[in-house]
Amino acid sequence: MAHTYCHLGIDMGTSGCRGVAVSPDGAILARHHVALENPVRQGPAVEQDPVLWWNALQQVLDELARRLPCPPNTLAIDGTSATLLLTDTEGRPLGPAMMYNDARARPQAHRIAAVAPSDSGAHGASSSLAKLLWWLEYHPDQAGRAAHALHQADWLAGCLTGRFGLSDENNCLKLGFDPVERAWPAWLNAMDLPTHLLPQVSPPGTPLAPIRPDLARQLGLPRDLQIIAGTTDSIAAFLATGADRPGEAVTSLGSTLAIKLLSDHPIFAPQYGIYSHRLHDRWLVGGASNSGGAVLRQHFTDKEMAGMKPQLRPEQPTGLDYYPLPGLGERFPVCDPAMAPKISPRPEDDVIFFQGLLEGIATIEAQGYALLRELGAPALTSIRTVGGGAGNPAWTRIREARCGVPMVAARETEAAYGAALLGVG
Ligand SMILES: Nc1ncnc2c1ncn2[C@@H]1O[C@H](COP(=O)(O)OP(=O)(O)O)[C@@H](O)[C@H]1O
Ligand SMILES: O=C(CO)[C@H](O)[C@H](O)COP(=O)(O)O
Repeated sequence: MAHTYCHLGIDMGTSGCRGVAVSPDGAILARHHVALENPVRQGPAVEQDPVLWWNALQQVLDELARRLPCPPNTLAIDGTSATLLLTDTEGRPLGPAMMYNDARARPQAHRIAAVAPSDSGAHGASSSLAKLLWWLEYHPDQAGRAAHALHQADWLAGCLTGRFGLSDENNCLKLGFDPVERAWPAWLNAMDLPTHLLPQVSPPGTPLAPIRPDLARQLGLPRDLQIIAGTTDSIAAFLATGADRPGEAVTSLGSTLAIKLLSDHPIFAPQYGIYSHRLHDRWLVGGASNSGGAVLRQHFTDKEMAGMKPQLRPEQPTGLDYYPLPGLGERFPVCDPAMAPKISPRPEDDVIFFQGLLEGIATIEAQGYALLRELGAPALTSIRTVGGGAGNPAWTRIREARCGVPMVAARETEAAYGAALLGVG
């Protein structure tokens, strides 16, 4: 069927930038992917040059524009949650971005814990608020030039519109935004924070501004293309799956393991790394573990994993009681920045070791859902899965046995698709 317009969604992920064009009835019209260099890790610091994101985004848009059968009228971006950068008034970065898993801000997390109420999403060393406080403390010479504290998705939307300092309710949760009151809370004043750095916040999908005319020309996009408020990566992935009833959940099995359960009320329990994102008038309750595919890649290549998949024996548990983590520190369902991985003893057989790791990650997922239920979340009815781990059927069976609910096929699994749906309304 011919369409008169479409919607663009961009997912700026950990390992690449994906773009999707979607028709008003949800059909995928075009997609493109550009890989990103890995972030630079030095001890607890994990940084990336935001110019890499901007270049990748332009490449994706340039390619999509060539392939579109009809003009796009909205564009939404999702980005990794709690990846933060500081810019000047013109949106120029004041250094590299601090990535979602940068772990330098532990002392700042203690300062937040002393002031923030337990229902804030800003708890923990990985929150964007902890990173902002860390940055201000370690860059006193630059603090005077800082005009905006922005997440990955906020900054990229600003590059497209030329208007910086705008964000959405989901990205700002971990910067301290109160999604219940829909306002920056008064307790932030006690954090000795220049509050002018905080973005102006809108619900995901709100029109922000049209694309810059020069960029529209350069990229072959319409001048009236509206850039709309985006969201975080795992919320965009949730939207993509089609889950839409309380009790339905989505597990993201990418580099990390994130779980989200649709609920009619929010739950916050920072002692377990549990928080809730507002999505219109409902809530996505859950948390993000540091466990996930990144640990698997420390031991095996994707090719090796693909080769071992048929040899996995989900019905014969290994008995290995692992807690796989890529390094020190866990966020959810145990919130302990010093927690050590447990992946020994390592059996001689690689397939058994691989299965032990998959079982360990599945146990973390099951513990996460059980904890949500204990804290008053709706009973879990089904799980949809997104991310690289979704393509391993033996792992799906292991997870189904541990979580005790059916694993349901997702409508789509790409976060970029979910971001595009924000424009469909
Ligand atoms: N056969 C497999 N079984 C389980 N996990 C896999 C397999 N192949 C790849 N993965 C995992 O998928 C992850 C990549 O998924 P992806 O959704 O692209 O991650 P992200 O966008 O978060 O970087 C890798 O960390 C890898 O360990
Ligand atoms: O490890 C991640 C990188 O972004 C997770 O996807 C993220 O922490 C989940 O966050 P949110 O619930 O805010 O989307």
